Amino acid sequence: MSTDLEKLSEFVVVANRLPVDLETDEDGSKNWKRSPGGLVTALEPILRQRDGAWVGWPGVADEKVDPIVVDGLRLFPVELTSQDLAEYYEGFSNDTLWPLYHDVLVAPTFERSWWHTYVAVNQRFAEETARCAADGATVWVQDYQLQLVPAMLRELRPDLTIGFFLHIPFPPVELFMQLPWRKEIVRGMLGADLIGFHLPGGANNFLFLARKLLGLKTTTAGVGVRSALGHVDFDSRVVKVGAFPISVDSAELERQSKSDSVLRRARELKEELGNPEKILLGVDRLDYTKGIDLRLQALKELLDEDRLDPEKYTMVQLATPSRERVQHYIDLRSVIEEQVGRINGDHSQIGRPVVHYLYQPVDREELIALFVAADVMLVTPMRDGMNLVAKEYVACRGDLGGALVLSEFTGAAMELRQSYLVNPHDLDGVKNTILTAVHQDPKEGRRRMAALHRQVMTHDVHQWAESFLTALAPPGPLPDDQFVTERESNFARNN
Ligand SMILES: Nc1ncnc2c1ncn2[C@@H]1O[C@H](COP(=O)(O)OP(=O)(O)O)[C@@H](O)[C@H]1O
Ligand SMILES: O=P(O)(O)OC[C@H]1O[C@H](O[C@H]2O[C@H](CO)[C@@H](O)[C@H](O)[C@H]2O)[C@H](O)[C@@H](O)[C@@H]1O
Repeated sequence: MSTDLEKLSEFVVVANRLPVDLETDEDGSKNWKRSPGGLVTALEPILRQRDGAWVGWPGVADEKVDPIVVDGLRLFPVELTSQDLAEYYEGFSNDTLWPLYHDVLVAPTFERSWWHTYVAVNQRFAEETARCAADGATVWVQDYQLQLVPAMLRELRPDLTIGFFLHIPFPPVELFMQLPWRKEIVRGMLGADLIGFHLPGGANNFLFLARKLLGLKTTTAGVGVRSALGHVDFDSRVVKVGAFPISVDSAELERQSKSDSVLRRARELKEELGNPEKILLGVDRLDYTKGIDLRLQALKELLDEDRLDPEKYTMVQLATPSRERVQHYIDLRSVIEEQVGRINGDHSQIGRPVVHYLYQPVDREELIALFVAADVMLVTPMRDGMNLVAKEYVACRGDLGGALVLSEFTGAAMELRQSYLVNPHDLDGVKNTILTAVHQDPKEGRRRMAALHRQVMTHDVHQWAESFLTALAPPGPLPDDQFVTERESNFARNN
């Protein structure tokens, strides 16, 4: 181990995935490649800034990887066996918690053996973190895959300051109560000193649950955005609860979007697409929460009804492969590919498909060029914790061009109020809004984009991390009378 890796870390990020995945190329050589998803996009610049360590899974099963420095980042890999992958990651994380927390868009599976593996893997993450954190270090645990880690880590290392952030929605109590292991999960999260959510709604759901499910005393005043924290009295400690909407590295994205190479590539892309009057763009992990099928259905109907001219408009849909062995994802891929095939079969001409569909990640510069080239960005999830794609698009549109169609059911919709907001359950509404965005008056478009751009430039990922970590810093004690039990809270409401 290099001396850099022997040094204990003052700041540790713990997430299911490392920011890079270990991949084996065709010639057998091993390479680290950027891993998918918004969590990694957001946290990588934060870790660089703070010279911290990252504990996570290297993206392949049954591979023991020693601690390593990759591209300047100190990484501490946690091994997952094939069985862990099937039961902890694909099973409990992505076939139980993911659908349960995303409004039960598909039915969650409650499988006892998956739960046991989830517990065991969380323990392994806690142990690896306990090994690499310096005395009194700050540890920031991420997301639904690791909800038990805060309590496990506190048990191993009471000297640490522990933050926990949930990147997906925290569901209303009626849904959460379905979970057979609901008390264990809430107690696991309460091992943290600060529990963060994207939105006040998630934080308030959690406080309500702490009172109702565990009978704990909590504050009852509504949690604000980056302000007015809630508090839970737990195990002789005060656990803080807050809302911190995540964002992107806005200045860096804007800088790249204005570079000569990106501007040149954006022009080339337009030409390669046959110089359509307007380009519509979708960029997502292939996930049933993202509403990719919904937007394709909207496009199909608009074309079938002659409300969109296929000679003038082209859509590009990028879909990053995700959770490819989970059945709902396998099914969704077939649905989407059939939709693309049908639209192109019915409406394209030779050499000019209406929908250009790529089932693969593209590199960062190509993605930014696509954002710059796209006239209408379609972000239509049925439910999404935040959705960084929407914010990336806006950050790249310092030219004030383009239009953002955004689902009300994303976390981003709370801040990006000047976008063309849609209810993804209302297909006619989505179709009409797409047409409005396609035909927007350029002056109105610039007005909207200026407001959106200002919002994203002034609320970036650095501010997100800063506000969370400032709130995590040790507090003074709270006066006792601010805490109430669920019984006292009901009594106060009814009198
Ligand atoms: N096909 C793709 N190629 C490259 N990057 C992608 C692709 N699809 C998504 N991304 C990136 O992955 C991240 C997705 O984050 P987000 O929208 O928050 O959703 P999630 O984390 O649920 O996937 C963004 O940074 C986005 O740019
Ligand atoms: O690791 P995967 O299973 O491949 O999934 C990728 C990530 O998806 C989820 O992202 C969430 O975090 C984003 C940033 O906060 C947020 O914008 C988005 O709405 C969420 O869906 C997941 O929560 C991450 O843990 C995964 O790494």
